[in-house]
Amino acid sequence: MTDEDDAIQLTTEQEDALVQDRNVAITAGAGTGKTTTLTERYVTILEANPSLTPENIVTITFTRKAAAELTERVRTEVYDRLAAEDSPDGYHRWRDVLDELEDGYVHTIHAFCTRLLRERAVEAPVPLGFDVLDEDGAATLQREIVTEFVEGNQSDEDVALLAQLWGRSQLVDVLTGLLDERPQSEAVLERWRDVDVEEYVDVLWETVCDLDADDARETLYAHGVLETLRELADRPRGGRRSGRGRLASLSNLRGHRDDASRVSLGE
Ligand SMILES: Nc1ncnc2c1ncn2[C@@H]1O[C@H](COP(=O)(O)OP(=O)(O)OP(=O)(O)O)[C@@H](O)[C@H]1O
Repeated sequence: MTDEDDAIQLTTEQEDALVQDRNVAITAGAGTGKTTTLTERYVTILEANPSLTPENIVTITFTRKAAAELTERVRTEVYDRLAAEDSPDGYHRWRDVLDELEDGYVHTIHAFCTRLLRERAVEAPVPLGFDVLDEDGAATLQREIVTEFVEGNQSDEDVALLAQLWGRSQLVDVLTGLLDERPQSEAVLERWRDVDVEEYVDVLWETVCDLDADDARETLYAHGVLETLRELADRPRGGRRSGRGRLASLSNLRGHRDDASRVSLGE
């Protein structure tokens, strides 16, 4: 079998993705040829632009494994071109590409940013000996920061209220979780910031509350839970109500919650 027999015949869609004059997004299932297409696109760019080298092409992947795989596939393609090349100029061109491939910018986003900051160490606004946090290190640091915040703000009314409600350690867990999922947390905050209690409760009925809706509604209206919620929500913006008062309201709510669960159990 010859190399030519081995060569992959790209599909029409893959060929379309090699177009050079615009950006292309390829969306396809696992194992359907995305890396193959990206490899071809990479080599086609080099082929069409003799002045470019691998250091002029930035390729970002999600994982280090994907970056290594792509570099290897490009290397194989370049070897094939080198082997098929008759002209000395062409041979030197692909030889140079091969030599520079190791210095190419095929990286994960973390590795790319790290390299950029190191290569621009003088201009970069980071200490020279900086390091990149791995996931575990980042999680530990986030928790430390949240713990420090909670401890440093124990006298804040909101912090005191939540710590009393959940316990300090669970509050740290919750805040760390929110910080970790920041875009979603901010979206939730945005969604609920100015919503009144009735709307919030309605959504709970529909999406969260597992209780029998009629029983729960009866509990809500009969036992003054709504009033308590309203009271909590209506705290004045400037002169805030004392933490103790709000805690008292929440304790009321807890009592009502117990009533509600009794209702749902038919007691
Ligand atoms: N047009 C084609 N004809 C024949 N085989 C192909 C073609 N395109 C890709 N392949 C082969 O299909 C297999 C999967 O291709 P590739 O690794 O590029 O897929 P992928 O979409 O990147 O996969 P993954 O989602 O796992 O990253 C490889 O063995 C590749 O050689």
